[in-house]
Amino acid sequence: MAKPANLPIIDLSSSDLEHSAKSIRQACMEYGFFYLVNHGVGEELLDRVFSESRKFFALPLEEKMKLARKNHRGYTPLYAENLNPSASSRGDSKESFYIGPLEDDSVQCKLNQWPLEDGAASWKCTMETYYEHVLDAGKRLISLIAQALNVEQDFFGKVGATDDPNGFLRLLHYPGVLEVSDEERYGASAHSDYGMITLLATDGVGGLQVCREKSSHPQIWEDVLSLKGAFIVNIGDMLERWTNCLFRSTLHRVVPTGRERYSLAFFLDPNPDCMVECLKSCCSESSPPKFAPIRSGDYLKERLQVTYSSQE
Ligand SMILES: O=C(O)CCC(=O)C(=O)O
Ligand SMILES: [Fe+2]
Repeated sequence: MAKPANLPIIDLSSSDLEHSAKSIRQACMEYGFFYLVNHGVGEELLDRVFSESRKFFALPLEEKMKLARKNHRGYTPLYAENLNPSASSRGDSKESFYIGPLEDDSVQCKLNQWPLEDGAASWKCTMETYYEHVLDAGKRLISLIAQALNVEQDFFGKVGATDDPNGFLRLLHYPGVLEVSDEERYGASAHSDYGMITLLATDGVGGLQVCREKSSHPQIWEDVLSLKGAFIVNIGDMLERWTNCLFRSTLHRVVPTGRERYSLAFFLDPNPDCMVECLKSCCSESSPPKFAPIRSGDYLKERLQVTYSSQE
């Protein structure tokens, strides 16, 4: 067991916005990870999402493969994804299911894939309800993050990041017993997230670890304990880039604990057409912009291609 990470707790419902913004700034500079409480997503809804997620992953593989990942939506089987391709050619021991922006489900373009068996209507409805709730919490958090960066609260709306954002809900299942006996295999190998922020809910089973200093040798990993009712939030690479590395996109991984584990990751990423350009409030003469402006969609496409290059 690693030492537990002492992550800060941010209260999304606090009326003292100035205090919250200050705490977020500190949390994002020091850890890139924090707990988010009073976020408005009900426990009962979360329980239902976990229960529906379990039902889906319990289906036979051939049923799940009918919804195999297309357009970054649908099912990815065990060992198909490698988040750290430079370190190992082995895939991670997790299976997952991606749900993309719900507007895509309009008559013109139906990109999301949904199960078709009995109970599918309530499954879809539960996932859509959760998607909307977690997106709402994420958008409220983004306004606070803007305040923490000394820009207007609606900055990320104005630059086109959070109007029609690229939000992806990912249901994750880590089996307790590995089919392939291999000590080096991770549930999720070491990675940082690619986008803006991630809001993670877990079923309480441990395994998530963070490494605060990417370049330290040897790397020091700390356990992220679950905090009942709280989301675990982390900063992604695009926000690190936006803030000229003032905010950290922290390396994390999931180690096998011998126990089965379910989690729900919501990746809140900017609209693909949004330009990500180092914020003036994060640059100075002694700290000039480290990155050229980039279209969010182009950046993400490049990163995802590397992760999934062995299959497509
Ligand atoms: O399941 C978890 O706890 C973390 C998942 C994760 O880091 C990811 O999907 O990017
Ligand atoms: Fe991650």
